[in-house]
Amino acid sequence: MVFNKRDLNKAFSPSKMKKFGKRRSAGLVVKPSTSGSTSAVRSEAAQTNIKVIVRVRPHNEKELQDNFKTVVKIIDDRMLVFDPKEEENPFFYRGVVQKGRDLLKKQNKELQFVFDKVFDMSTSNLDVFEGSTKELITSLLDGYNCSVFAYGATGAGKTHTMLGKEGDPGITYRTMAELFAEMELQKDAKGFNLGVSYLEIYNENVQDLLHKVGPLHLREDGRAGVVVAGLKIISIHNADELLSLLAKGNKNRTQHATDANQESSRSHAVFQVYINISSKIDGQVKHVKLSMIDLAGSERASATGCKGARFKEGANINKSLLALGNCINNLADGIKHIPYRDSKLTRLLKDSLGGNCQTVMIANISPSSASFEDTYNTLRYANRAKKIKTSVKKNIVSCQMHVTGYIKMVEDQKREIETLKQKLIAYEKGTLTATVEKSNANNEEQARDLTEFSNKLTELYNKKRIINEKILSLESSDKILYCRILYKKAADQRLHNLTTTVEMHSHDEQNASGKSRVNKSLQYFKRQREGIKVQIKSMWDDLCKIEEDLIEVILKIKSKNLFEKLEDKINFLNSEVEALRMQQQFEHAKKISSLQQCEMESVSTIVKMMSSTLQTYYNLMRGGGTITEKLKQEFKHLVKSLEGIKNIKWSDMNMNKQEEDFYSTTCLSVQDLENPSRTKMIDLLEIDSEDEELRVISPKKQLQMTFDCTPTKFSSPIPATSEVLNGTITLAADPVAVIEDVNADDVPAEPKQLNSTFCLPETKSRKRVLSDSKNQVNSRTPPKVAKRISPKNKTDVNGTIQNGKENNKEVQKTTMTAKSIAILNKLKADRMKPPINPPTFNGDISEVSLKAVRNKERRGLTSTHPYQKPNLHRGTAKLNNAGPTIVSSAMVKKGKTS
Ligand SMILES: Nc1ncnc2c1ncn2[C@@H]1O[C@H](COP(=O)(O)OP(=O)(O)OP(=O)(O)O)[C@@H](O)[C@H]1O
Repeated sequence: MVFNKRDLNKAFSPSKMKKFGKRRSAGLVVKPSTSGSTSAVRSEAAQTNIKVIVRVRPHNEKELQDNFKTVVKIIDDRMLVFDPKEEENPFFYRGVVQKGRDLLKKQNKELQFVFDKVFDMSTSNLDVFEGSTKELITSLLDGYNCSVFAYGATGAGKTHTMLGKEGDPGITYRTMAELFAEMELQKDAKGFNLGVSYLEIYNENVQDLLHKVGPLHLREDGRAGVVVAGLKIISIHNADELLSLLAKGNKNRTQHATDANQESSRSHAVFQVYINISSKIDGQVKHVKLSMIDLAGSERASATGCKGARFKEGANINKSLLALGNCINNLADGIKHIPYRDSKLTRLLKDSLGGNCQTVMIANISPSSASFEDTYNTLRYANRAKKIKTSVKKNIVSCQMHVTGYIKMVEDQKREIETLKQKLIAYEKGTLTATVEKSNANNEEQARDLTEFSNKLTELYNKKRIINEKILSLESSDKILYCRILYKKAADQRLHNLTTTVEMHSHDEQNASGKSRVNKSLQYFKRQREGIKVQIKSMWDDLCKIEEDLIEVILKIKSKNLFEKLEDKINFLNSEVEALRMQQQFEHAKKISSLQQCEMESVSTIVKMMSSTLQTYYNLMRGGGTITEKLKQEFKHLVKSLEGIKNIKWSDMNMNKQEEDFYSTTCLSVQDLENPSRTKMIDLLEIDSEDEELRVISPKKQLQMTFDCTPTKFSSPIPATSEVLNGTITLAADPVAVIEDVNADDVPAEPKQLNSTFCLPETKSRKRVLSDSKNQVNSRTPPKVAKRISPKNKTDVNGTIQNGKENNKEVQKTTMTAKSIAILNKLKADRMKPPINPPTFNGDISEVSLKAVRNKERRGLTSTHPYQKPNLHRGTAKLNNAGPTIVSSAMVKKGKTS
């Protein structure tokens, strides 16, 4: 059956298009298309129109020679006008321009066509590739089948477009080159397996162009669709291999020269690419197919000039093209029945046209008026084809299709998951173990550090405590020796005073021997003191070294952020050292007190004996009549003094310089032990062998230093405030007055100097204790009730009564008795006893304790006043009160006697 042009025109007649126009869009969701066509979407598969591209080839030589007109006018890249109107030359008749057209001339069709793309004559194959098939690569690798076929009359440029020529490859090669490039980019995520086949349909026979084996048969496969049985699929790996394959296939392709084309393709060539895509991420497998078809040209028998076999070829070509036209018409019109089986070409292109495929149709046309009819038909054909919709979906292989593959994939994934799990567990274990180990190591290291630092602290503080104890013990011995020197010198002074005015040879000798003994004792004491101070210096160096080590350890502790954990321990150890110092201080005070007691008793006995002797001498002189009036007056004055002149010293009175010196040189330097420094110790231990007893080391300051036991770094059980210092003890006697009376040789001692000076505790109702010589001689407690002296009417040293207002300017200070001090020290000692918990250093508690002691004294519950003791003698009152007392320098002011 031979199809002629009329048949083709009938197949693409516009009337048919109208007839089925309404059925097209039935059941579809239609939306506007940018190409002037429409697209519809279904849930399971997207519908898309065939993409129609028109390429106009340039005029060939023949067309140029014959000066054929151009019947195609390109408006833009999407629109062209077929057979456009020409500029009409004015038609003149007898010199007059005639209206209307030239009736002798055929009227122009001026048909406007809009396509997805229009390429003009100057377009290269590369441009066509980029505007047509390049975008198919993405869809293809996404799993969509794709088809490209070139349609057109013979010699219109189909083969040129699809295969190209040497140096200017067609879109087949370019598409494949792009495909390989894209596969290379995606090879990390996907695996590709690619094969190609190349066949031709010649005279309704399917031939394998790559493997000449004879005609092949088409088979319908429910799963794969139409397949060519026996078609050889060749695997290629790059576009260059493709070129050689195409060259080989084209050699085998049936080509004959016709009047229209010297190398006219007499068959439909179908180049197909099969790609298996397997995702390396989810294991998904896709089978896709790209078909690139170079159709044989529709031809007019007259134009080709073919006869015989060529004519038969033409007839078959037209038959298949007619079948293709019919399929396209039906597809475009939405008719359900598509006559694919009318030709092998349509059977083979079934997928590409109406199936699951993205299709591009390239309509090649000649611009020449010589191919007017062919171009017109091709344009109408293309215009119809652009209305065809295809339903595209991804060609993902189902489980049923490749169960074994999936099983293998599942097995592989299981193994991989298991491996990963093992790795994860190992990693987590390793990490956790590492973390735990690290944490344990840190804890262990910290615990080790803590233990090490704790032990070191204990060791250093033990050493510090021992050295403190030794130093304080040595210092105590030194102070006692110093006191004994003072008393020896006082005895020497007394002896000197007694013998200077008495002429008695035997006494001189005795005096001389007494002086000698005193000097020997003094020398002995001094040597002992020097030995002690050498020992103290040595100890002091050790203490400084320990203190430096302690500072270093504490800095290390702080650098390792362990100070908070060891702070309690450090406080406790410090409090232990502090307690030891206070204990030592207390012991020392007791020793000093005992020494003073002995001295007072000795002086008391001397005074008693002197009184008796004086009375005897007075009576003898009086009886013998040798007594002078002056002596009488002196004796009377002395008696009067003993009877009536009282020395009272208030506790808030200032201490004189000698008193201060005594206190400062008989008390322990505990403060120096807190912050030992070599220079300080050298200063303090500097011995003036000649007049060391006169050495004054800033008395008030020294007192503060001596009795301010407040550690610099830690709180003290008794805060070193003025209140606490007020509660400390004062030596109420003035022994230095005896020693330091440098003018005693020349000036007789004033009676008031001989009288006792008492130190009384401060109370609201101050008690004035009288120094009654009679009572003192009888060793009795003064029978008289002390006369109240208002603070407002206190007397000064001259016996004048001071105005209370003036006294108000002086800060009232509290002086405690020795008993109070003992209680206080006991309280402190008791507080320091519990070693389990570090002592709570609360100044308020100490203050409460002090107040309690004071109140007790005020209520008379304590009878600790030194002058209430029965064995105290009035005449020795000065030394009687030289017991261990702690005094605040701030509160001790210049002594005021009355
Ligand atoms: N765009 C173009 N640019 C330059 N030359 C072209 C172009 N298109 C076609 N030609 C030339 O026109 C001639 C015919 O082209 P081609 O063989 O591709 O036509 P065809 O459509 O394949 O014909 P047939 O159907 O008979 O095989 C060839 O010599 C080709 O080089």
